[in-house]
Amino acid sequence: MLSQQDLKQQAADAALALIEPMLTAQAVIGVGTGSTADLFIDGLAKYRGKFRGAVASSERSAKRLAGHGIAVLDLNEVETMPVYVDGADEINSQLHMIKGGGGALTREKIVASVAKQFVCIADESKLVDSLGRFPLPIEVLPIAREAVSRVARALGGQPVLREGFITDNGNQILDIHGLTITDAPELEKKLNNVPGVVTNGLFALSPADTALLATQQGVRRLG
Ligand SMILES: O=C[C@H](O)[C@H](O)[C@H](O)COP(=O)(O)O
Repeated sequence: MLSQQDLKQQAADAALALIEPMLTAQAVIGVGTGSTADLFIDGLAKYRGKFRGAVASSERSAKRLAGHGIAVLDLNEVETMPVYVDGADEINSQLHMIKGGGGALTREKIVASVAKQFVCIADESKLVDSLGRFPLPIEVLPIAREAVSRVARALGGQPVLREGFITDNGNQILDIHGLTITDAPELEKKLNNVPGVVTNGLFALSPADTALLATQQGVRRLG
């Protein structure tokens, strides 16, 4: 029986095999955040020198990449990336995701938007029939915390401030519990329109292109 850690490793390895042909001297790889992305970063280290560098979606991942001697580029220096690789907190069969459990959702959405494709790596426990059991993270400007909380309540959710946590962008996170998400793209759009919301953790308007989900029977590919 493989442990969850083994499964995460398998998903990370599968992503490395998938992106290996994309590693050219000019290629910049978009790199996500979290325990699964960490394993991907560690594996990427063996290709150091075979590609230009990486754009990180968090200070944490930037540090880990630099620790392996991989060049970390500012997104403003990069026009395009063949791929962005990241984990997820939940993913459904349409490859809509909830992300932001680690609080990195804003930079993740930005870096992913510049990449040609999003490859999601996760163990199979992240695959769900319907999104929302994992509380939906929303990054908010501190001044808007209560205003956004009221909107979340009106949508049927229970907002909980992530105590003692400040994002890389200097903002706060509300975790919205108890949402029934029937139309993820619509909810993502609605939340994007609430003043004071920096980013919500739904990745449904631009879902993953491919999911590599590690199971006890091997890696399952969706998309
Ligand atoms: O902000 C964090 C990210 O969205 C992560 O991708 C997500 O939380 C999954 O992390 P992990 O691979 O540690 O489960």
